Amino acid sequence: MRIDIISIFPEFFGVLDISLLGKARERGIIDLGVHNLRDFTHDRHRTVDDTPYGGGAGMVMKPEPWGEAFDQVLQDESSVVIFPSPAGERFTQATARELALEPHLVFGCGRYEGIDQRVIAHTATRARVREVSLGDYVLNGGEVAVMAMIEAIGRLVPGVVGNPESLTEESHEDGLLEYPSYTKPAVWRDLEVPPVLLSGNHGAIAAWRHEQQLERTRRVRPDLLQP
Ligand SMILES: Nc1ccccc1-c1cnco1
Repeated sequence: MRIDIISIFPEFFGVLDISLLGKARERGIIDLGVHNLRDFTHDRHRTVDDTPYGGGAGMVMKPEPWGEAFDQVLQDESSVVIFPSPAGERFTQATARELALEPHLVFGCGRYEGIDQRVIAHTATRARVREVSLGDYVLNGGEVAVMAMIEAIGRLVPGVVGNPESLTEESHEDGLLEYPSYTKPAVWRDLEVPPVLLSGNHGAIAAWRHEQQLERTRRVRPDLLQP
């Protein structure tokens, strides 16, 4: 998989050189390119935004630099371009699973006031475009959202996580929240590990864990149980 990121804060993504994703890049499983949108401007001030037509507060990102950035990054029609946006479809584990199967993802990091809408429209003529929201809250830009999405997607790319088994028993993988986990010592500050987990009875343990998933989901995220 190749991932390209276009942002006015490319230094934001230095952290992708370490941890799981860093290793995946070293092993050639994921190839990452980070591009500074200002490198696609031609004025002395490297201007990327301007006042909104129709008035209103804040600034809107100009279309020209984005058009030139995508000219460079989009090689063919196989890419998916993801624009993080508070007005986007909700990013879920299902979204992450879908995108983990794609050969080329391009993330366009806009600022809150947004990117000139013609950029989204024009990009859709030469790639699949998805505007995606992490949740109903306001960020100053798309960079933090892209970091979270790349982590959620990257760990699902075959070969990135050592033990694929560990990907199956997680929150949201089966539509339920995950069961509580415990490790040694068996008693800590007078708090005991649930005895069933020490019983060695794998059937009883599996049943207890599923019941814990249902109870936790009912309590914390009843919306996940709606048909
Ligand atoms: N608020 C934002 C501003 C700019 C780019 C993305 C977002 C966003 C994404 N998910 C929630 O918010």
